Amino acid sequence: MTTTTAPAAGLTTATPVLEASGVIMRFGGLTAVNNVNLTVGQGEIVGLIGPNGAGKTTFFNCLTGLYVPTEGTVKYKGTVLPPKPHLVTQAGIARTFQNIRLFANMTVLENVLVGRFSRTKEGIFSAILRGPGFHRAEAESREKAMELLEFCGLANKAEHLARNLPYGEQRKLEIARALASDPGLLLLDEPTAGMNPQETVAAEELVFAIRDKGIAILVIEHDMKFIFNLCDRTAVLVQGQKIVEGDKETVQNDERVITAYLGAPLEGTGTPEADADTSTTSTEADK
Ligand SMILES: Nc1ncnc2c1ncn2[C@@H]1O[C@H](COP(=O)(O)OP(=O)(O)OP(=O)(O)O)[C@@H](O)[C@H]1O
Repeated sequence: MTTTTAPAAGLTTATPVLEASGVIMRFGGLTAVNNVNLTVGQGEIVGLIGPNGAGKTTFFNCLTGLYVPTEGTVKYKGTVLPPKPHLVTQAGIARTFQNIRLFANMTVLENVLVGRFSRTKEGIFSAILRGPGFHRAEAESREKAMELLEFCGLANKAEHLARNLPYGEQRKLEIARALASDPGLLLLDEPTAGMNPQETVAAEELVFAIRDKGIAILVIEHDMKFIFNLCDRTAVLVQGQKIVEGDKETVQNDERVITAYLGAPLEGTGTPEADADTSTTSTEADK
């Protein structure tokens, strides 16, 4: 993978926020991600769906520097990203995880402050000496963190321990912490897993509000209702390959998607999928 970090010339508003090109991730003999191209534009919410083991989380890990792709490049706003998680965060990409990763014994506010760390200029010496610069930066970080908790509906829980929050609020806290790094792109890995229907609707509203702040979003989710309510565009991964990408109708009506999820296309069962037009669209696999 290329690791150049020099800013790209000619950055325009049409430059995608995220541009993954030819991303391949092999684990020994297994190709978990196979030549995937994906872009996310400014102001877009893009969905990434696929059956279990399709390679969705592995692809996220390639985008965020947790894995170094075997082949391919990942650009953020026209600049190739270095494959190191902290540098990817600094560049402007934040993420949440499928399995919640909070600091369970820290307060809600402290969890968000940790997320703010990549944006504070004060270094280790300033922190040890606790000079005026440190106190100013700390006050600013706390103010920003409280704003984010307010935005995510958690301000009244700021002093609670993270581990004492109900599950749905822990997921919201992960999002607040990710937002603390001031991202231009937020990657959400199964944000509604384990949520009840009311929490899922609240999560949907939160994602729209994040997009309205000008943050682009790429979201993995198994809940199709959530994905199709939310996303401008959805890509489908099957066995590491992107088989189709498009709007709700394009994806829902694609025979290969139905086959991938159900094992075989159904006809006349009364399900929306079964009764849908099964015209095909161009795919990565076709290219
Ligand atoms: N570190 C690893 N080493 C070896 N194989 C891996 C590794 N990470 C993932 N895999 C394999 O890569 C494939 C894709 O896994 P991945 O977790 O990305 O799928 P997924 O689409 O996110 O699945 P799910 O929806 O169940 O979370 C699986 O076969 C998995 O076992």
